[in-house]
Amino acid sequence: MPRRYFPMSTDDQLRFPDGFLWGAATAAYQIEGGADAEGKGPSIWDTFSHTPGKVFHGDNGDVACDSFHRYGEDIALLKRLGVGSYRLSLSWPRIQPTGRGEVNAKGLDYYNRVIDGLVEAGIEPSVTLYHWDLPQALQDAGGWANRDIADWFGEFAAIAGEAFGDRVSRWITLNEPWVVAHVGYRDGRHAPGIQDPALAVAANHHLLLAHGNAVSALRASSAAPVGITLNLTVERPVTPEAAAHAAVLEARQNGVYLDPIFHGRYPELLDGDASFSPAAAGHVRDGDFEIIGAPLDFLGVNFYAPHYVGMLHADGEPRRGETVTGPDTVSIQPDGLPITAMNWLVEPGSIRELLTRIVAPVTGALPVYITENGSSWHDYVTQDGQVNDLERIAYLRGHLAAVHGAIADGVPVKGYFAWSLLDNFEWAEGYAKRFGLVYVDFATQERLLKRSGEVYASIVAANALPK
Ligand SMILES: CO[C@H](O)c1c[n+]2c([nH]1)[C@H](O)[C@@H](O)[C@H](O)[C@H]2CO
Repeated sequence: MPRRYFPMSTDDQLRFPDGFLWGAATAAYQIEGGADAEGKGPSIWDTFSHTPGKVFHGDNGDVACDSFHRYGEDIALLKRLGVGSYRLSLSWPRIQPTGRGEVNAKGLDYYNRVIDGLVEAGIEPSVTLYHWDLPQALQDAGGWANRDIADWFGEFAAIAGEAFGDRVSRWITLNEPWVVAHVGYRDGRHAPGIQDPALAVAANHHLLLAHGNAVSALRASSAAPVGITLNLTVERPVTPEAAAHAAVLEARQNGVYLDPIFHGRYPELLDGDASFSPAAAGHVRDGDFEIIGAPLDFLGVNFYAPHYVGMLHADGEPRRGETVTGPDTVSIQPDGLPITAMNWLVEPGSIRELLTRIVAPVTGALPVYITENGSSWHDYVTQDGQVNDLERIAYLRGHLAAVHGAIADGVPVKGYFAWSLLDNFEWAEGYAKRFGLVYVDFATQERLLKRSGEVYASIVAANALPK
């Protein structure tokens, strides 16, 4: 990887390249509320969150951060952070209540208000077409396990491109298709709550077809750059014996998206494995890889934490800090590494490893954006009205320093979106897990900039990280 030179750092700070894009991210179902407002149809997360036992504490997104009404407050907070871009997502059922055909004009009106507000504030709208809230009517027709969804999603992308393409600065077709397929259809922890590996593998492929159709539809209706956001994993084997298992785990999460998009095939390591490879499961038809491999303008990467993988002891009993993950493997929480409120490891160097070892060899000179990175902690408001989230500040600083290192290694990282602007609905965890730079009191909907938000704003303003 050629070393890139630019005055990377002075004595007291790590400076990011001129024009580096600083942002913050959210997603429709996690912040909007207005679950049935103004013609919006139900999504699978409306259904799932109202199904007893699926979401912690019985929480749901009926109101969330009430951004359907309070988006102006959110834009004001983005201005206070000084970010250049806001990554938001569109609620498909707010725009097409049944996911096909009829368009809800009031749904378009809402996103026009948000996008116009951002443009007026000098903040670039980075728009994710799909961030998990599938119209329930489409799930009733098989959802992502039905190959027809690739056409339904292409139709939705064309509607969005026509409606907003003149003001959107960049498009992301899908957020984390791996989670959609494997958490929604394989282990069932997310909507639609299905536990069927065969449907998960089918969904894996149909999401990619849908992505390819959306790229074409956006190219026809908008001049803005187009990419996809993948949640890529860094698997660290703790013994040589575990290395082969780590490679398979990376193929099952990274390869099943990177390889089709950039190499026109599924991972050879998964050949013959019909429970993870759509090729082995017979889903690939002539012409599919031409659709899937539509050239992109950037790759979005979401990353939070590495995984350590080891071998299960001969007695079959996991040791302290080990969780059984397969017939002979365990995931390990190494001693000495901090863990967040989500029980995720804090190991900043892993994002540099992700970018240099996993991303750059595939994407080469293609621009890369960190479209999500952040951490959850047990935040609280002090008596003097502060949220002194020092752990989040440490996480942020550590990971930005590692991203800076990856750029110095030659990886063309062009921007960073903090997850998240707001505390919000954290899927199956409900409102129990807070990721925001802004604290949300869900009882009053008051927003309060956390200390981490103030620190992020100073980093953005300086385009540099104090050492
Ligand atoms: C395991 O991390 C995943 O990449 C991931 C983490 N996160 C995500 N994906 C989603 O894109 C967000 O909607 C979540 O709110 C956020 C925090 O959980």
